[in-house]
Amino acid sequence: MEGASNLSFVLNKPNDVTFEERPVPKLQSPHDVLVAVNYTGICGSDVHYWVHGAIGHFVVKDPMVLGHESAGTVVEVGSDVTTLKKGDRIALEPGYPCRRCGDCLGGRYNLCHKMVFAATPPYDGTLTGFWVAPFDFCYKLPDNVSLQEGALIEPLAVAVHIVKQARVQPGNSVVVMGAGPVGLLCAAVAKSFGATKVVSVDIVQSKLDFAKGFAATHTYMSQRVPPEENAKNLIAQADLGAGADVVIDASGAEPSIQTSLHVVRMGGTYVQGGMGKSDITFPIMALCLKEVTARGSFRYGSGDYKLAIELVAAGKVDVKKLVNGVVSFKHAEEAFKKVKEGQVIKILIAGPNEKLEGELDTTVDEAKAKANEAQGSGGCC
Ligand SMILES: NC(=O)c1ccc[n+]([C@@H]2O[C@H](COP(=O)([O-])OP(=O)(O)OC[C@H]3O[C@@H](n4cnc5c(N)ncnc54)[C@H](O)[C@@H]3O)[C@@H](O)[C@H]2O)c1
Ligand SMILES: OC[C@H](O)C(O)[C@@H](O)CO
Repeated sequence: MEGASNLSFVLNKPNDVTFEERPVPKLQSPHDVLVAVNYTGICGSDVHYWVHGAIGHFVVKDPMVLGHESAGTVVEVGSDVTTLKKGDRIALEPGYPCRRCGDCLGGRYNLCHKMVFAATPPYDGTLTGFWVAPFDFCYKLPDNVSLQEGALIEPLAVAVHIVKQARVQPGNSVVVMGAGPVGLLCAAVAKSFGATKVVSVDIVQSKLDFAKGFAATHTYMSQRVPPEENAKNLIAQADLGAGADVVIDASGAEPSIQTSLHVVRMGGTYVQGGMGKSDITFPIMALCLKEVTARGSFRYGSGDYKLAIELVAAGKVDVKKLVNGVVSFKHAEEAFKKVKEGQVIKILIAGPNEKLEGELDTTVDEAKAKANEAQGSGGCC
């Protein structure tokens, strides 16, 4: 890797980021591959660490490289790697479980208590030049899936896991609270699972306009009224009869969670995908009297990345529509600011060795202008 940059985007403490040239990492095992990172998306959790320095009990105590939504190109393979070769384009799954505990062996490796997850302190993330990963957490992209789409596989895998937790069946009605990237992708995955009615709910009209052109069959602007009244209005507006078969929260907002339990039908399913306040007032009586099945959903597990890639390759989920622009590595902080201000759905940051050309070499302000343009034609939020 002589001459290649391993420039990394480092969070030192809240609101203090720097670029740092770090040594190119070395393979740790014969099963590892070295990946040149091509594109990385910004997740709400990256922005949260940048602004607050912590999410729950994960606290940034030492400088940490941000980023975990990445795709890259294999540049070196360990001696026991048989399924990947130099030059392969891959989506990077960014969390590595121990593979030995009860949860790993039971098929729920996302719950492994020894998980090493990129950009979750104390572990560095993927906004860097090169990344070492076990080969079985690198997913080769089909020829018809681009590296930029590859960077969207991570949030899509989050949505796949949420929709699997919801056990969405053909013909179901599904309400998705929140039309940020995760909610939009949940709506698209639910539709691909056969849901015939998919209602996107948000408090921002432009997000609902985008949702309607993306996957939602119906949208609803959540109201500042008591949750039961909000639910009644939602059910009426989306013609949900006795309520929705499935309600997914992808907002983390307390009023949305409260409304959800009044929107779900008797015997229906509720999934908590959003992460907001740790403790809220929860309509426990509705849960009990309706015999609602409630499940949590955390990251992704067995088969989720594979299915996410298949959905993109098959044209079932058009993740490209979520991308407002691509910026070069030097614009990373600017890109974070725009995500924080809610001006974009997804912005991709090119790796430090990536040569952007022509229209792809978009600065954040250009990306924003494109987003506004698209908004006029219903193409963006
Ligand atoms: N479970 C997981 O493993 C996992 C993984 C990634 C992200 N998340 C969480 O999923 C949620 C969505 O992620 P995102 O990246 O799309 O975030 P986001 O902030 O872009 O989207 C949240 C959306 O919810 C909307 N919203 C706020 N209050 C609302 C209300 N009362 N009713 C309806 N909508 C409301 C916002 O306007 C926004 O569009 C976040 O809470 C995030 O932390 C969970
Ligand atoms: O997509 C993965 C999520 O962003 C992470 O789990 C984060 O929210 C907590 O570390």
